[in-house]
Amino acid sequence: MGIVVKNINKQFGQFKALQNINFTIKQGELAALLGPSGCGKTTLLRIIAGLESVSNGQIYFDSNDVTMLNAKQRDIGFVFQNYALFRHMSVADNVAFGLKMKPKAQRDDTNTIKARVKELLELVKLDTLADRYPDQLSGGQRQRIALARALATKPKVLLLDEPFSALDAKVRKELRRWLRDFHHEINVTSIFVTHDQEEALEVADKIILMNEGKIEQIDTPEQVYKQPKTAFVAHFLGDVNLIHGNIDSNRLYLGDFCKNMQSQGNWQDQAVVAYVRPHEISVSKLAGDNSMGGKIIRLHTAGPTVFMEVSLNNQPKNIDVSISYQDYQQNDFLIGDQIYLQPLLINIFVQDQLFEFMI
Ligand SMILES: Nc1ncnc2c1ncn2[C@@H]1O[C@H](COP(=O)(O)OP(=O)(O)OP(=O)(O)O)[C@@H](O)[C@H]1O
Repeated sequence: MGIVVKNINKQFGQFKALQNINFTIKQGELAALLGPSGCGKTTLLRIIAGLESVSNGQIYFDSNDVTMLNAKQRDIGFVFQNYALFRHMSVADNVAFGLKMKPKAQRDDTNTIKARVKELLELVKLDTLADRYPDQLSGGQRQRIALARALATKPKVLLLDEPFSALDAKVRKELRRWLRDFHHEINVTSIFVTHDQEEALEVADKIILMNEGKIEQIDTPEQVYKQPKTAFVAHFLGDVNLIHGNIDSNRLYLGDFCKNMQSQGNWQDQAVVAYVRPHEISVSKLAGDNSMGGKIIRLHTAGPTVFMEVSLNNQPKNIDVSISYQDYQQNDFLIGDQIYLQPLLINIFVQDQLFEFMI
């Protein structure tokens, strides 16, 4: 089932929570609605679910306009952050709940329901826990059962609202990998809401990045990360340094670093801010022809990566640089060392248009 969201607007009184939202999700795709708190993700998910009305616009499931249908009529499975399982029911009874609540005429017989529950518990790899109660499960197990329960009635669309946010970091990581594989197996068109960029980048086929009720960018995880369309996206997706510089006669200057930009068109002389990710900077103790001088202010290792805080000459703020542990050992970097940096990939936004430079 494909989903089309067409010109959706939502107002709460005078407040515009969603403005002109348009996108398409293909059958079997796993899309992430990503954005900071309050940007409208949950409101949009609830509108797609039929739990919230629109001010104007339409929602289509395939070619059917479902805008006026309620949640029940839309045939959707939900998993919420706190979608508490029924505590007094066993795992198997929780999963069977939706099947048993169907009107009598549509309800399967007891044996068919039992078989479906078994199949679902095998699917989420928790078939050995069928007789346990929710209080006897870990948080991660509970969310997998919630997913099995959501899928019991074979919904055409699966909606997940911050499904892992109540779990600790390690379990979250495991579960999101699991969800990715699991989704490939079940192939149900799914949308999940998250404010965690790492989660969206790792799990989704498509990212819909929102800010203040509007869409900033819709692309694959790789594209939104490597080719952010706006300064907001560059900021929001992972750590990024802002390096102040200027353009002068078609040359970009970032301190001592200089890059001819004639091939990118004619530039007006102007002050610019370059966006450079910490791992897209090479570091040396030797001055290059075209490198920015600086000093190591702080150093710390985290497994295979070493993080440096560097005070760059003539820059108002320190920048972050990350290098491999091997690089760090070979160069024997120490706090206080004079170093020379060269950016490897620079993004500049001029009136919110991206210009990308690989060095
Ligand atoms: N029923 C309501 N009445 C008035 N304003 C609302 C209502 N529901 C949501 N809002 C406002 O709409 C905006 C979007 O809320 P929403 O819950 O969709 O954001 P979100 O991106 O999901 O945020 P979070 O990540 O914090 O859950 C917020 O400013 C919120 O205060």
